[in-house]
Amino acid sequence: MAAHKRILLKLSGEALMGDDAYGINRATIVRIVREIQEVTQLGTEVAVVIGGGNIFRGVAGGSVGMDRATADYMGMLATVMNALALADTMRQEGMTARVMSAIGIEQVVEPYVRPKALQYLEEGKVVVFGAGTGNPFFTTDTAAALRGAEIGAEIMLKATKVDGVYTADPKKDPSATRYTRLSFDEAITKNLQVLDATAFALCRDQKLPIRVFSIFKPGALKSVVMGHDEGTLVHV
Ligand SMILES: Nc1ncnc2c1ncn2[C@@H]1O[C@H](COP(=O)(O)OP(=O)(O)OP(=O)(O)O)[C@@H](O)[C@H]1O
Ligand SMILES: O=c1ccn([C@@H]2O[C@H](COP(=O)(O)O)[C@@H](O)[C@H]2O)c(=O)[nH]1
Repeated sequence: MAAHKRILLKLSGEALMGDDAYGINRATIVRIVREIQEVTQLGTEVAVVIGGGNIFRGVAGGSVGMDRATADYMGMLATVMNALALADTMRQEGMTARVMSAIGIEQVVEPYVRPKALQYLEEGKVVVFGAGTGNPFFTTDTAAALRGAEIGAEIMLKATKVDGVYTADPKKDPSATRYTRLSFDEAITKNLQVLDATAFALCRDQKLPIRVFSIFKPGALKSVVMGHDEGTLVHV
């Protein structure tokens, strides 16, 4: 029995690489899609915001002298590529998905229109939001907070490369310890960078809880949707 009627799933772009150095690993994306399918079979409505770190990050372009806004638009286009790959894999697995883009590229995907997204969700279709917020200088974590609030998701699930929120980045500090739960204020004050501060602040203001968990742990997504105490809960 699912604990949540509607969720916003933020999927790490980098997680799609699997063991590859770049891009989309076929076996990995199929595994992730099957996990999402299991959740839809519980009756939960699923919207996805996909990152782009497996292809391009604006900050990388900025660091080699590119105009940052231009680099960010490239990053947003990278997320559209991931969204298309995800929706196509869903189609191959027998699911119905719709991609909506925050930037206008109508020959490729339909634009984000909130009532249409709500209609798709009510029809049981998975909605994949591409192009982040549509604005440079933001991230797909903030897009996930924004879309999650807009569609009335009960929770934002951040499926990422680590299994929760730690006292410091566990990839840099092996002595860091994992929180089971913590408040938004604590996450912001301690500058915990598992999500950016804008995303934390928006979720706090909209009272949208976030659960951070590992996308690499098989069955973790279903466990979270069933209300089990997986990863870290960030709450008001
Ligand atoms: N306090 C912390 N607790 C947990 N992870 C942290 C913390 N501080 C930094 N991190 C890092 O944040 C990363 C997750 O965020 P990141 O924005 O890099 O990825 P993502 O949004 O999941 O993916 P992508 O940007 O590829 O779509 C983790 O891999 C982890 O190394
Ligand atoms: O609202 C947004 C969302 C994303 N970007 C750019 O895209 C890349 C990839 O997104 P990640 O969140 O890092 O996975 C990001 O680095 C930005 O360059 C954006 O500009 N606006």
